[in-house]
Amino acid sequence: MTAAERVDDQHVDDRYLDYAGSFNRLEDEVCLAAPPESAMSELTADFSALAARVAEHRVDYDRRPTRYAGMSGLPHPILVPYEVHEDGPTSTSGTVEFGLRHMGNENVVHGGIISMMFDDFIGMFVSRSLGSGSSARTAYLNVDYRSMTPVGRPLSVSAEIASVQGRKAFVEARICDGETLCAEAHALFVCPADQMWPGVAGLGD
Ligand SMILES: CCCCCCCCCCCCCCCC(=O)SCCNC(=O)CCNC(=O)[C@H](O)C(C)(C)COP(=O)(O)OP(=O)(O)OC[C@H]1O[C@@H](n2cnc3c(N)ncnc32)[C@H](O)[C@@H]1OP(=O)(O)O
Repeated sequence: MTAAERVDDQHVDDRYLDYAGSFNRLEDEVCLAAPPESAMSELTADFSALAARVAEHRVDYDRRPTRYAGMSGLPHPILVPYEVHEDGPTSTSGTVEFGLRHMGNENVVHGGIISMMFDDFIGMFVSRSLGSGSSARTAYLNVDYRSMTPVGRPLSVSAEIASVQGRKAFVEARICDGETLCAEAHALFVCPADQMWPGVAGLGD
């Protein structure tokens, strides 16, 4: 199941994905380019004009496609797109491809971006798995960086719920490049006190 198939929302359609994807392309190119002074002035004016045009379409929080797209791994200005291939009650797996805009050192992903990817991927998985509509909050997210994570090629990403104790869900996740472990995360997500996980059989305490 792709992320696009999971989104059943009027605010995210193919045209929106093209729009956000083309913005990602612009971000990649900005990260790679060193325009000469003359071109830079022109591009600055173009970017300002573009921002003003987009600003004409501002909407309230609930109607913003970025809210739904980002939370589902789809193209988003900041978050990292991914696809979920297997999605069960206690585990999930898929692929993620970091773009050139996510680069820290040459051709490898910035560590903070990896943490952000884990937060988004795990948070959505926990919310899907343990409570429809409940928003899982990250209490802690510990990331161990085991080897450099490459940009520009598909990597595997997976997570599983290790245990659920009341409002607490302990989750483990990893990103691998083939057989190579790039990074792993140990996280605690907490369900807000005024909600309760609907729960998963066999996982609760
Ligand atoms: C199609 C689209 C649909 C969308 C549909 C919506 C879905 C929605 C998707 C969400 C996708 C989000 C993806 C990113 C997720 C974020 O990024 S969330 C943003 C980042 N996180 C935050 O801002 C959280 C800020 N912190 C807090 O709000 C509060 O501290 C917390 C974490 C909710 C906990 O506060 P609390 O509810 O008052 O709970 P509290 O009593 O303090 O602690 C509860 C238990 O957790 C333990 N605990 C709490 N914090 C810690 C800690 N840091 N370390 C260890 N233990 C801790 C406590 O010791 C306690 O344990 P017990 O005594 O019960 O054994």
